[in-house]
Amino acid sequence: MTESAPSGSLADRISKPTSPAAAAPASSSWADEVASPTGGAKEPTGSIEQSQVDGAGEPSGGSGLHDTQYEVEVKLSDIQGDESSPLFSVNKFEDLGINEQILKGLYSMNFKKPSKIQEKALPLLLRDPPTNMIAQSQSGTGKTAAFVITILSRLDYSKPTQPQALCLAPSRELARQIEGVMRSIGQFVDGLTIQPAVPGTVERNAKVQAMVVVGTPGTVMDLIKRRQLDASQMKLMCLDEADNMLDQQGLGDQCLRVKQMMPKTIQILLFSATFPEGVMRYAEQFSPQANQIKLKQDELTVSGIKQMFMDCPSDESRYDILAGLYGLMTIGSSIIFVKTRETATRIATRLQADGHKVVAIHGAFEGAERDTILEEFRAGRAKVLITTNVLARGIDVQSVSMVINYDIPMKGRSDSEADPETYLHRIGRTGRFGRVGVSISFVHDRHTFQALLSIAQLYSIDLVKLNQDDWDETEEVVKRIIKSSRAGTNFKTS
Ligand SMILES: Nc1ncnc2c1ncn2[C@@H]1O[C@H](COP(=O)(O)OP(=O)(O)OP(=O)(O)O)[C@@H](O)[C@H]1O
Repeated sequence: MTESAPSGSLADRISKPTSPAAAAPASSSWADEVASPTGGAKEPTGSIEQSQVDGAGEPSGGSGLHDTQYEVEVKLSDIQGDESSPLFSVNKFEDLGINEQILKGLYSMNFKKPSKIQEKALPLLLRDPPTNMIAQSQSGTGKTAAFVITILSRLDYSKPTQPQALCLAPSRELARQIEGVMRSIGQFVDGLTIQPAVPGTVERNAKVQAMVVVGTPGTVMDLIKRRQLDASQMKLMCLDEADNMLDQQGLGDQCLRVKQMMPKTIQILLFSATFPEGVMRYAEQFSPQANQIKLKQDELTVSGIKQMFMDCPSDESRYDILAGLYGLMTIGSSIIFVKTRETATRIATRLQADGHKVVAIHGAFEGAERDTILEEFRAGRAKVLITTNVLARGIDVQSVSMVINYDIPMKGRSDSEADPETYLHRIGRTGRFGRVGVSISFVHDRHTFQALLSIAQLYSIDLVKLNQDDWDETEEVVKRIIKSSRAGTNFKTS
């Protein structure tokens, strides 16, 4: 990207708030400078915190299962009736060949109709002989239920202690969430046994004696190696967030080793909202002759998420702007993403000292502590969560109405380029299954601004510019969107 964007390109894609009152005033800002041909060429301040970056490894210790969530109800009949929506389907769950007991579970969760990915994938997934699948669908569109229904449909219920299906996820929180979804969808399935396999859940020397194992790759690999988990009769292996699982150095290697310990005939399912090209090639080797459901690059974002960016005058100003947004963040629930554990702790401590109620989760916390904090957040007792990439993927908390990228997601330790996949997954923590949400990405120098522009360009996103010089109007715009997202919703606490 050049410093001066040609007209008709990205600079144009970035739109001002729709309300005339909310239009950002002309000010000397990074966005203005980069977008304007006469813009200055200041060096970015480049505050790169290199240590303790989360999102790659496996957390350790503890256990816990979420069971409550403060929910937002939406009129799904309206949303699922829109043909262009990823939630639209022509079929009913009954038409997809799903067993009665599973259907009962789906209906008790208030799933009335399948989403597009469920409707498209399930007939292929349930067909005999079993065929591999690589499936892509936007964040929050119901991929979990698609593979959970498949797993529940393929089990031999006369062997309750024999591991038959394995589901792997990149974080303990996501693995435990999937386990929870499986227990809910499978609540009427007689004899179903599920065991989590994340650090702290399986005692040393104890055997895993359940039909379905849901875990993180390192723990599962260790359990198989130590012969605590018998993989000899596994029929199905599913990787959620598959691009992340196959791409990352550590996890990719672990997933491959786990696969090599499975029977050759195993059905392999790979699910994610993103499959960058390089990873897709590897995915095709990992899951050979797979049926594929793919999205085009410009179909990846969910229209319900209003994406904005805040033009911060300096690195240091970001904190004050964040603190200023606090009132908006507590209208629903919010997640603030930062790059490092240190930043998460520092901001949390500062916000708390300033009288704000926030919680933080990152890889330095013990597993059990992480479970407890996430549970506080799910239940709505804590409204603002500060975290790293460790929770960027998969976490489903329907009440999240705002996501803040305090740090723009960047690739690698050198922060040299934007990480568009992580951006999509992070903002996808809001706008779940037809709900509306807001994302605000903070830019504070040329480097971060250009990184965000490259993401906007890649996914054809119309980013709305917010300006801290016009604070009242900014608040007005964001509030209006969050409020309108709540207009058709009904918050309830369970
Ligand atoms: N058919 C359905 N009807 C109503 N709600 C559904 C249906 N399928 C899934 N949901 C709900 O939609 C939400 C998002 O589903 P899920 O977590 O599976 O999304 P996902 O596609 O895996 O997203 P991500 O890519 O972020 O992991 C969940 O709260 C789930 O309960």
